[in-house]
Amino acid sequence: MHKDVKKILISEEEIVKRCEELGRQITADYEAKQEAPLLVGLLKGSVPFLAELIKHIDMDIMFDFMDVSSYEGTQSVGNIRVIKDLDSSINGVSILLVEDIVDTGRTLAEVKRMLLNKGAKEVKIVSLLDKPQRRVVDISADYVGFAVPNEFVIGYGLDFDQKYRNLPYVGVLKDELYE
Ligand SMILES: O=P(O)(O)OC[C@H]1O[C@H](OP(=O)(O)OP(=O)(O)O)[C@H](O)[C@@H]1O
Ligand code: HPA
Ligand SMILES: [Mg+2]
Repeated sequence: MHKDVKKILISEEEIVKRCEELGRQITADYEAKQEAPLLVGLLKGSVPFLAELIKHIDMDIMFDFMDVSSYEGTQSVGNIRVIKDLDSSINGVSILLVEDIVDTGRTLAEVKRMLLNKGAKEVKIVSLLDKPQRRVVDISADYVGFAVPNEFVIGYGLDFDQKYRNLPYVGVLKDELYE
């Protein structure tokens, strides 16, 4: 275990097993709708989860990435700025947004609204983690890997100060490093 980690919450084995289950469920749901989703990963946190999840979706999907950042300072909280947009038009496209965590819900609520404004036919959400105690915006993921307690988690894409994204598990950062 990394020296800065207080405890491991979810092991790599558990994550892979859950990705298999989510992949099966997503495949079945979209097969029933007779359409394949465009997976949209939000940089950078979603990358490890997206990479594992797509191995277990048994249909011809495509994926793309967006990078957004929250406005700070004078801008109202909840607005976001697009740093990297999608490569092609999403008019009429069914999107499955891929995230590492739903925390306050602000990021996903804004991105979902933005994609629907651009003409997406439907926007569903799959998130590796859900931290429901922190929610300030009324939004929930359609597919969730694991619920986590109200603690700062790192690993499997999740960072603190851009570090720890490459840990193969989800853990809790030691308090003295976070405060
Ligand atoms: O529900 P919220 O309170 O909006 O928080 C969740 C978002 O915050 C983190 O991203 P961050 O903006 O830190 O970018 P990153 O993915 O590059 O780490 C995380 O990856 C989610 O995208
Ligand atoms: O618990 C977290 N860890 C890392 N990044 C995050 N972004 C929102 N919540 C978290
Ligand atoms: Mg982050």
